[in-house]
Amino acid sequence: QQKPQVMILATGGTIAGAGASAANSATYQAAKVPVDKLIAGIPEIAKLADVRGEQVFQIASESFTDEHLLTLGRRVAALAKQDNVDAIVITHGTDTLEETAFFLNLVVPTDKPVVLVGSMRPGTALSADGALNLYNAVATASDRASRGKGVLVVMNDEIFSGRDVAKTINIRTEAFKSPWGSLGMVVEGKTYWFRAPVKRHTVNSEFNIDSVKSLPSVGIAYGSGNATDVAYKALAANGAKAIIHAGTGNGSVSAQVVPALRELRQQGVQIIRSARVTGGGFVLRNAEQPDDQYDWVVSHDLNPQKARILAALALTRTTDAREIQRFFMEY
Ligand SMILES: NC(=O)C[C@H](N)C(=O)O
Repeated sequence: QQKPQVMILATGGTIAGAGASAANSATYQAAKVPVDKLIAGIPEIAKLADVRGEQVFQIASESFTDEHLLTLGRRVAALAKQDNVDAIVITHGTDTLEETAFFLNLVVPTDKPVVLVGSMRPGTALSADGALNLYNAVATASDRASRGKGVLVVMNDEIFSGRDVAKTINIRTEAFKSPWGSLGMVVEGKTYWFRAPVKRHTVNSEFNIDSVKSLPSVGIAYGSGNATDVAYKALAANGAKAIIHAGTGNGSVSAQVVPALRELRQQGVQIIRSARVTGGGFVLRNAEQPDDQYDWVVSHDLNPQKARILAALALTRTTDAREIQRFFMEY
């Protein structure tokens, strides 16, 4: 029986990192090791799939820009159209992995598995997690049951939806969580599924990378005690078409900030209330603030950085806040 043909697109991150000694699990340089060397270090992968590597970028993921997202999205979409590619694995830094995963989940119209993977320790460290994570990602990508579930993230033996997974701690190998749980597990090269996403994605998405030429500027400003409106005004003055309010609690907005946000909305800037809570927000429309009256949007359960991705894509289609709200409820 023919093995699945899996393309591994490498973008850098700690999974391609290298430290000075085996004791350096947290002090190292990301984005050092080329993809062919990563693959060569895991000969067991050849039993799962015929893999080919391609170095798309070699960067730490905190340096990802919208241009990187568009370039990667176009490459993934082009590969997904090829008959000789059954699935795509993307190695990625963990810092913004959740943003890239959500972006691809929205813009790549394919049923084929697309799986993102990273690591918390560089490959040079004792108990490095990258090799097993990459092996598990190829196993998940090779599984026919992974088709049609949207873009997936495999970390620490768990399979997550790229839509709602997030990095929740910056030091443990158990770093990624979704407020709604993982979709399944991957153990010894075999997947075990428990649930599937119900939100719109990939083939059912209204967004398509082929029609996204560029992304508008969307800024994020953080809510806290003693808040001021300085950051919001500065973002708008620098061309932000939408501002994600990483709000306290249920996306609440301090009384000192509300007037500026109302004013910015009147000038055409979209105001999107999200939540800075780390366990996963759940921002309700018209709770805490009268969104209908102010013509604001809520990000619902999407964290601020995921809300930035969806807001930017939404703005390529509409400037109507109600239509943007529909996107936030459906995706
Ligand atoms: N663990 C990691 O991958 C962190 C690294 N700073 C990155 O995102 O590229």
